[in-house]
Amino acid sequence: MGAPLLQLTGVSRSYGKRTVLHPVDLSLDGGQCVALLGHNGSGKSTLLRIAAGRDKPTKGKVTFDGRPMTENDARVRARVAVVGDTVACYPDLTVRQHLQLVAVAHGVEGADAWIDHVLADRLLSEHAKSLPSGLSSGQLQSLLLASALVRPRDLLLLDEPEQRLDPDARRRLGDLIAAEAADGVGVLLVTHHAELARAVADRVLVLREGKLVADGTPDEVLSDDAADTTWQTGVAGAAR
Ligand SMILES: Nc1ncnc2c1ncn2[C@@H]1O[C@H](COP(=O)(O)OP(=O)(O)OP(=O)(O)O)[C@@H](O)[C@H]1O
Repeated sequence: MGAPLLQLTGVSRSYGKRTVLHPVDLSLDGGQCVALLGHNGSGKSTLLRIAAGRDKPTKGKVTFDGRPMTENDARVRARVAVVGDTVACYPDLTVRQHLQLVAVAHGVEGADAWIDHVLADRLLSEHAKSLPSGLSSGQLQSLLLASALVRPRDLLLLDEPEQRLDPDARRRLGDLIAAEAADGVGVLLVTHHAELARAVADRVLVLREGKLVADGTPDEVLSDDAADTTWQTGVAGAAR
């Protein structure tokens, strides 16, 4: 067997004397979705940024397809798509132009047809000519997701992609993540939404104050009640 698509080994992160992420091991294969849950400030985004090569762990190592993960590596930039937790757009580019920019930068052939498809998929067709200032917050979030979909990817890192989405859009996000995994893409999903994690994840990890307190299947970590918050206290079956 080859190396996992993404592997974190003994990864921790401290700021000065304060440790915000205690040593974590995580491995993710293509076609697999791992969801990461936890309270505000529990270290989820820190872990995701490190997984993306955007931040360096204080200790431990991260590999992508068996080689060190660094954001500047051309191979990483070509194969790893990241949707962060903040909206970052060019105020003077339309929705379509944003997607064209990403597609051209990644050498996508037949980009216009593919962009039409992604626009329709994310319910943005009507807004193709809109500037970011003319979009709702949910539509802006859809644009961020669309920007990841118009480019090639083997690994998709999502930081609270359900933010600002209504229940219907959230369901379609779940369908999208499931389709990505079915296509062989590895997905690391940081989320506050246990229901979304249950719908799409093969494995669920829970962080509390920077420590991994649960790691198991959705059935092991999450209760049947979608609104249940058992994962927040880490008392479910797979709790550590
Ligand atoms: N640049 C930084 N300097 C110092 N502390 C930081 C820095 N970035 C993050 N932290 C701290 O690290 C901890 C973990 O933050 P992180 O953003 O990973 O949490 P999170 O689980 O993603 O939270 P949320 O659910 O609110 O997005 C927090 O206590 C935060 O204050």
